[in-house]
Amino acid sequence: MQQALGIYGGTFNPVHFGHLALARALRDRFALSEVRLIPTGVPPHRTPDISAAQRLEWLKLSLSGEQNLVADDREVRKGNVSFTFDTLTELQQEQPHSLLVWLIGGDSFAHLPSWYRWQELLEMGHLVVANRPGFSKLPAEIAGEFAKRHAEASPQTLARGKISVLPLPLMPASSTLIREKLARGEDVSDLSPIAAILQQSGLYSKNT
Ligand SMILES: Nc1ncnc2c1ncn2[C@@H]1O[C@H](COP(=O)(O)OP(=O)(O)OP(=O)(O)O)[C@@H](O)[C@H]1O
Ligand SMILES: O=C(O)c1ccc[n+]([C@@H]2O[C@H](COP(=O)([O-])O)[C@@H](O)[C@H]2O)c1
Repeated sequence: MQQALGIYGGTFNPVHFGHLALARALRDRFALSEVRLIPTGVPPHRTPDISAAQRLEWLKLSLSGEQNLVADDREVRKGNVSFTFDTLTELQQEQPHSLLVWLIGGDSFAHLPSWYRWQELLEMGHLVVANRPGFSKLPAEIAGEFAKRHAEASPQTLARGKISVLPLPLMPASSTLIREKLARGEDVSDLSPIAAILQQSGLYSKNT
């Protein structure tokens, strides 16, 4: 079987149980020996008010004890806008014999046409999409790509240019929900592995 590397980029502001469940499912469904979780330094489409270094540190803490899920700090170190095209290009150069298996949520997938060099991105590896509200209302150009490229989610179907859906139930966890709850002073221990740290930090409370 071909060597393959799992890639999961996100803002992780902050990391939540949905992120971890997706990374584990990507690893297990495709029998990947490694999944890199890559926090954005400066994300292309938003400006988080929590530093990249802080988001990375929380992600690392959340991954301790996880098998083969590794935090990758390349975008944080860059300090400028991180395009997925550049990150995948770099990883492919580092691992020329690996197939890149990259994961995004259904909401990101629906917005893919706004991404830098998005059509080329689809040719750079095997894209895996996690169901999320938004996935059911794909714009025509994305629905067309999906129909053309769709493959079952299994180690045997992994191939450059294909798109698979990760067979998981919808997971309501989101960083937005955590930020909103923390701003209201509510408990987030059912949403994030670092709930206590988040609550103690006061970083998302209304007065900061
Ligand atoms: N619960 C989830 N189900 C499916 N995909 C998810 C889920 N949470 C995050 N993702 C996907 O993971 C990637 C990184 O997500 P991100 O770090 O931005 O978290 P988020 O919960 O979407 O944050 P926010 O609420 O601030 O938008 C994105 O492609 C997003 O679509
Ligand atoms: O490359 C792009 O143009 C691009 C545009 C939007 C988002 N992304 C990447 O998609 C991932 C999820 O982004 P976000 O904003 O939903 O956390 C993260 O790794 C971003 O760098 C990438």
